[in-house]
Formats: sequence, structure tokens, C-alpha cells
Amino acid sequence: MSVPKSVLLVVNPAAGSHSADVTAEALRLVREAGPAVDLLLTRHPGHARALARAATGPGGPDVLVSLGGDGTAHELMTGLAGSPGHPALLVLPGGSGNSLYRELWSDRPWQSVLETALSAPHVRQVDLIRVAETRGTALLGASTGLAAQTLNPARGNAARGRDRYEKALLDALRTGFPPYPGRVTVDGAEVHSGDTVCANVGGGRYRAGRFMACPHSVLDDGLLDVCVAGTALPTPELLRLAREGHHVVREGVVYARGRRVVLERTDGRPLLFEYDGDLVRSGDATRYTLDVVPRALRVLAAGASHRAEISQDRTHETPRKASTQIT
Ligand SMILES: Nc1ncnc2c1ncn2[C@@H]1O[C@H](COP(=O)(O)OP(=O)(O)OP(=O)(O)O)[C@@H](O)[C@H]1O
Repeated sequence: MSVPKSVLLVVNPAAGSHSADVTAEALRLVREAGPAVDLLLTRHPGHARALARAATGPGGPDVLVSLGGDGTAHELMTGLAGSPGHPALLVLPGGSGNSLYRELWSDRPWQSVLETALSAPHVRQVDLIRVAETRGTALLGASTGLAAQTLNPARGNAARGRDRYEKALLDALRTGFPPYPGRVTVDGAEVHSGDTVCANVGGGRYRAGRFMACPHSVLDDGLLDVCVAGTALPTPELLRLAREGHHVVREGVVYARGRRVVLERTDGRPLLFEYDGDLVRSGDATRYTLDVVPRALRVLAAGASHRAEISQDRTHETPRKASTQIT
């Protein structure tokens, strides 16, 4: 991609780490980098999607900058995806978990990311996840069980940033989180059946900013990774190990990869399910079908010279039973 001439900066003022100072700094840095820049603040949930959709039309910007959290990036993605040659999406960390930012840029300071992305832009065409039952699309990932259950409590607690999700997870452990009877199928083969603490599908490696739920996931390999935790591994231990992605080698944790993942609850009760941080409220659904949509979104990401730094963030653990469960 050539150096962008125009940028639309979309800021979510309701996102977890929003500040007027950061917005002003981002605006200044874009101007200093050279492109013409417009700034728009989202006014309500869903607004970012409409802004992104409008940006795909004639006269739209070369780059759409998301200054919000994963929810803002998700909304922008839904407005861009499906429009060939759409403006490239640059994700900056203005939210709480900021998992997508970490996935793409590790923990590099956002100011240097902005400068790099605008002066030497590198476009990566990343996969998306299509959820058949909701007809929705995810970028970061999807999950059932523990992580899905703690989303709403996380929004309500007083903690900020990544602590918000961690506090909700620890609260859930304290009050007793009930596993559910589940089944997970990958490309038609059952990889897990029985008591389930959570099933995570990526997408990205990180969830809640801090946990490497699917540590081997690659954003643009045309495949979905799935990691399922049963009850053999105590849940506090699961959370501790998941910070570095070390849970995947432990007894009771299954890791697999494929183009279609089906997540089910087998006792007839509704399956708690979220994607990109939004809980699905579809009544009594017990099953969700996730298909990869290969290379469907253009994002600005680290080029070759910065990739090494980011890949150091990747775990070196080999998942348990990798030979049979990773295709
Ligand atoms: N003006 C607004 N008022 C209220 N909510 C808004 C507004 N603009 C956007 N939103 C909503 O804010 C929600 C939270 O945004 P976002 O997910 O980006 O931040 P976060 O939850 O703090 O971060 P993360 O998802 O990284 O943990 C989104 O679901 C979005 O729809």
C-alpha cells in the first residue's frame, strides 16, 4: 500500500480508556505524518459501523483509524467487510481489553505504531469468523462458558482496563462457576465431549487483553483455532497458565484447527456464547456454527521488520495431542 493521503479517525468516547488528551495527540500525530484527517466521535452503539460503511463509498479515506476498544474495532470491521478494496483499518488501544491491538502490535506504544503505520503502511488481509446462526461476523474470536459468562459483570465492575475482565473472572471463580455439558466439532470430527469450562475460537490469540486463549492462532492462515478446557484442569490453574498460553499442553485441554467449528450444549439448555466481546441473546439456542472467511479484512499491521518482536509474544508450547488434533 502506498503512503495514505487521507485518514478518518473514529473515536469511541464511551470506550474504557478514552481521553480527550489521547484523541488530541492522535489527531496531531496523524497531521504530522502528512495525510488529511477527519475526526468523528461515535454517538451511540452501532454508530461506528455506519461510519465505516459510509467510508467505503466514493471519496472515502485511505485509512480508517479505530481509537476505542475491541468493540469499536468490531463495529468498524462489520462496516468495512464485504466492500472490496475498502479503507485499511488501523486499530489503536482506546478501550479496556484491547486484545486486537495486542495481537497486531504487541505492547508497542501506540504513538510509534501510528507513525509506522502511516509512513510505511503494511496491509495484512486477515480472516474473519462467520457465525451461521446469528449471521454475524467476528474478528477477534468467540467463546462459550466462563469467558462469556463474565462479560456483563466485567462491564459493571469498577476496575479499569484489563483488570476489569480479570476481576470478573476471579469473582466468577469465587462464587463457583458451573461447567456445562458440551460438544465441540471441527470440520465434522468431534474433538471434545463432556463437561466444559470454556471453548475459545480464534481469530486472535488474546482475549480480555491478558489471556492467550488460542496461542497458536494466526490471523491470516485461512483456519480457525479452537481451544476447549474441560474440568480436569482446575479453573484457577487454567487462568494462570493461559496468561502465557501454557494451558494448551495440560490434561483436559484440547486444541484443534479447521475451517468450521461447531459449539454445542448437550443438555438442551441455552449455550452461553459471545463473539468479539458481545454476548449473543438468541433465546434458547444450544448450538453455534463458526466458519472461517479467509482474508476478508484489510488491516494495517506490523511489516516484516517489526514481526520478529511480535512473534516473541507467541508461546512455544506444543498443544497436547497435536498430531491428531491439529490439522
Ligand atoms: N457514544 C457512545 N455512548 C455509549 N456507548 C457507545 C458510544 N459509542 C460507542 N459505544 C459502544 O461502546 C461499547 C464499548 O466500546 P469498546 O468495546 O470499544 O470499549 P471497551 O469495552 O472499553 O474495550 P474492549 O472491548 O477492548 O474491552 C461498544 O459496544 C460501542 O457500541
